[in-house]
This record gives sequence, structure tokens and C-alpha cells, in this order.
Amino acid sequence: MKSDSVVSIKALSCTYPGGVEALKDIDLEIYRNQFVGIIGQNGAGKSTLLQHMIGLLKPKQGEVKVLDTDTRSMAVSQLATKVGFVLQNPDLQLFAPTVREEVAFGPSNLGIEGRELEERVTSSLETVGLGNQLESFPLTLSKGDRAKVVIASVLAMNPEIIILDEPTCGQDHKGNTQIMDIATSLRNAGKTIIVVTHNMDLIARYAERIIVLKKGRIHMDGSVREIFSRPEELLETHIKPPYITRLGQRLDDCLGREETYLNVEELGESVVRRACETGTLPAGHIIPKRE
Ligand SMILES: Nc1ncnc2c1ncn2[C@@H]1O[C@H](COP(=O)(O)OP(=O)(O)OP(=O)(O)O)[C@@H](O)[C@H]1O
Repeated sequence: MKSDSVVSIKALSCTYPGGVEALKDIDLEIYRNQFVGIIGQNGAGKSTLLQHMIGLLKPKQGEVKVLDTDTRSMAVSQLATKVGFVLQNPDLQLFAPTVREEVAFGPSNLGIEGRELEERVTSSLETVGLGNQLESFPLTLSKGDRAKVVIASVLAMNPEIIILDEPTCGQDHKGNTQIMDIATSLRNAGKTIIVVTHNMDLIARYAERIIVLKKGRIHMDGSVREIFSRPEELLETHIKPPYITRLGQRLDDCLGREETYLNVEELGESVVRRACETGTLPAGHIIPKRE
């Protein structure tokens, strides 16, 4: 295991009772401080893979190591101090009468109490922007804020790796952006982030690496730009790159260059650059940065 690998998976296969082969011979390293997106169509094996990372499933064939330790030698509660998991539906993780108790539950179970417990609760809630909601009843908060409470509960365990399963499912645009911005700030603070999603626009904007699963195998693995620059291969899993990337690919001839654009700003810059080259705009024209 390389020293900066935080999740190391070797020859992992998983067959469910009944015979469904959900994972087949997976070899995968996830490195410290990466922001990784895992994508794939329904049934590709994403949840099964995540469940192996958090120890809910233990390998019967192959090996999963988290921070150098074999998951078979750790209880799920021990692993939760290393890998935090945020479910797609935050309501399935909320049960306490106040936000404070919700966030305190995990660390108190580890025996943390007193000032340290209070500090963990307040700093986790401040990180997600809910420092003023300590006494609220979690289920009365908006869906976006309920997801943030769950993220704070995970943060209070101080895990090095944070896994978000479809974090933007059912969220509006503002909720999506806030959750992904929180994930980015956690990554900037040194955490490793793993996100499973069907939302290609968000993955293009926030992740640095994409792992594509197809029928239980790793179909593609590379930087976001590299994966979205191979649309035919991606389409074999019935996934299309984000609309803006596809638009850019169709405009190659007009723009005089073959590039993979991940967001509107990149495509806009290329359009302006081309307009300057062809004299439509004065040389050196600058497009304003998005606020
Ligand atoms: N508990 C189970 N028992 C039997 N088969 C299962 C079980 N859980 C998942 N499967 C099957 O294993 C395969 C992989 O499922 P998995 O949930 O890991 O895929 P996924 O990529 O997460 O799908 P989705 O995007 O729909 O959540 C599917 O064929 C699924 O039906």
C-alpha cells in the first residue's frame, strides 16, 4: 500500500445470495486528499463498493484496507472514526430530538465527553453553517439543512475519509451547491472526499478524479477531464458527459481547437479567445469572472 493511499482494494469480488455478481475483481487505490466521484448506471455496483469501504460488507473474495487496516479486523463503529458516511436520504440518519444531541451521539459513543464533546459539536456545526441551530429539532429543518446536520454528525467523529452517497438527490440548486462547497472546503482542510452521484454537472465542477463502474467492474478511472474527453467509451455505460462538455465537443470546428470543457466559464473563455483570434473581438478582450 502506498503511503498516501487511504483506501486500498485488491481483487475484490462480491456475489450476493441469489447469485448476483455485484463486484468483479476490483483493484482500486484512493489517495489522501483526493476528491473522487464514483459513477455508473443503476446496478453497476456503486453502493456495494461503498458498503465495503465502510465495513458494512466484509470481503469474502479479495481485500479492502482503510488507512492501512484490513476492514475485516475492524468493527463498523471503529471504522466510523476513519470513514464517515452520509446516506442519500438524510432522514434515515436523523433520530435525536435536537441538532446538538444528533451531532454529539457518535463522539459520545466513543467515550468523548465534556469540553471536547462540546467543541466537536460546535465546530462541526459551524463548518456546515448551522452553528445557530443547536437546539432545533432536526426533522423540522429544510432538506438541505438536514443533510448538513448529517454531515456535521459525521465530522464530529473526525474521520479522514468522507463518503457522500448521492448527496444532491432531492436538493435544489442552492442545496446542491452548498453541500458540494462544504465537501470542497473539507477536502481543502485535508479530508479525502468520495462522492457517488448521477449528476455529471456537479462532478465536473467539483471532483478531480472519476471512477466509472460498469456491471461490477471498473470501466474507466482517470481525471475528470480525461474521462469526459472519451464520450464514446463513457456512453457504453449509458452515461453522457455534462451538457456543456458535449456542446464544446460539437463546437470544436468553430473554436479551432479540441478541448474538453468542464463548465460554462471554460467554454466561454474559449469562445472569447477564438473571437479575438478571428478579429470579432479586440485582442486581449477579457470576459468578466462569474460572481
Ligand atoms: N442485498 C442484495 N441482495 C441481492 N442483490 C443485491 C443486493 N444489493 C444489491 N444487489 C444487486 O447487486 C447489483 C449491484 O447493486 P448496487 O446497489 O451496488 O448498484 P448501484 O450502482 O449502487 O445501483 P443504484 O445506482 O441503483 O443505487 C445489482 O444488480 C443489485 O440488484
